[in-house]
Amino acid sequence: MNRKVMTGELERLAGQPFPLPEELQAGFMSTAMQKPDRPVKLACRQYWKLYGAAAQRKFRDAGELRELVDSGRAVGALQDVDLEIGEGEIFVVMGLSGSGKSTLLRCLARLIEPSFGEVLLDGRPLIGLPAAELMKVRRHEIGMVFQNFALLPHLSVVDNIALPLRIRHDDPASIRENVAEVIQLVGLSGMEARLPAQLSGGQQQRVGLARALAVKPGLLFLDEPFSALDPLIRRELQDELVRLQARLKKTMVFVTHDFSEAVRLGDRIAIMKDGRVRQIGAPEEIVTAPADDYVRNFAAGIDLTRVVSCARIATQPTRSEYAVKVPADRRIAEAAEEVARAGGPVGLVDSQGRLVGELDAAAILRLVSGGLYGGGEGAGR
Ligand SMILES: Nc1ncnc2c1ncn2[C@@H]1O[C@H](COP(=O)(O)OP(=O)(O)OP(=O)(O)O)[C@@H](O)[C@H]1O
Repeated sequence: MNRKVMTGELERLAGQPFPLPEELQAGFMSTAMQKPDRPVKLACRQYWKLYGAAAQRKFRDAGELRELVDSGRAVGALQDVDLEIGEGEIFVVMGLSGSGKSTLLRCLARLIEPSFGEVLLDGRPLIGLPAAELMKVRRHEIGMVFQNFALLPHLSVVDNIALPLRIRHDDPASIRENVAEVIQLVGLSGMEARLPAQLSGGQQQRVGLARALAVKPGLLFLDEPFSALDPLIRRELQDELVRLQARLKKTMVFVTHDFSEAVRLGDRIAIMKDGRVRQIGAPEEIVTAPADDYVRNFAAGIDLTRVVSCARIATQPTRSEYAVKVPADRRIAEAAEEVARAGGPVGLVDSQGRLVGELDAAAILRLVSGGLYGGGEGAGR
């Protein structure tokens, strides 16, 4: 969708023309495949993974793979995926079971061979890299966190975390220092000598996270890391990850089938179905401008006020001065009380303090009651 269409949608929502300033519009730029707003850390192009006997060969072009999938002779676990993941972003891959999330993560991490296509880490192609080189990349530049924690049961917390560092022959002093640092970072101090069986699920996953971070990777792959945990602990670890990320600014590829988790964590989210990426966008973009009904269905069940910004449901200013002003990019949930207390419309201001719109309690109520897709048929689908 281009900017013109997007502005059209705002008009429909607000009931009147509302030309947002450039920098605010940029946040809403809706393309089905939004690009990162920063340098690219990891990218894949024309990425395919087929399963089945007929797929066990080299392919010359993508047409051959398409033909195998279309004729039902192979399962298209990944089909023609193009992605660019930005430096320091949490990039969430989300979709229902069987949509290809794990296959994508495993192909990107080079744990399994894709059938076709290329993957670039810091601009360097990883396909065709000699095995020893690839091993080096995996040991020094990539960290992995798995759903089942993948801890060795007979090793203590310290030894589990130190394992990848020992495998790559780091010197003992730096291992000690490194392990102590990550143990403190993930809040496991005092538990150094425990075995995995003496830890709760949440604590075990903290060990998994610490082990991945100890490698000091530029890139972290997390495959449903919190899915085995109960909801409260899961929430706690989500918050922990956000806290860690604010400090560490790693590039993370995070797989989940839980849309609310995707929205909470993702700088951008890729929504997958049948091995294909249906949409890539920031959480606000995904919920306010879903590319299709499959994506829209995910957005239907979440609390929009925590995702949608004030600017998104604003109308044009009707006066030049407002007693109460609110940053236009603030989430509705964070601004709602102030708007309610104002007793009338509040002014929305951009980062320069310029007036860019108006918001009142009625607009918030409309969002909460009718969702973004209007009332009546199809609402909240
Ligand atoms: N080793 C395999 N052999 C054959 N087919 C496979 C294999 N691994 C995955 N598939 C198929 O590839 C498709 C994508 O699977 P994948 O595990 O990537 O999905 P997913 O989105 O991660 O699912 P889940 O959330 O259930 O883990 C599915 O149709 C699956 O059945």
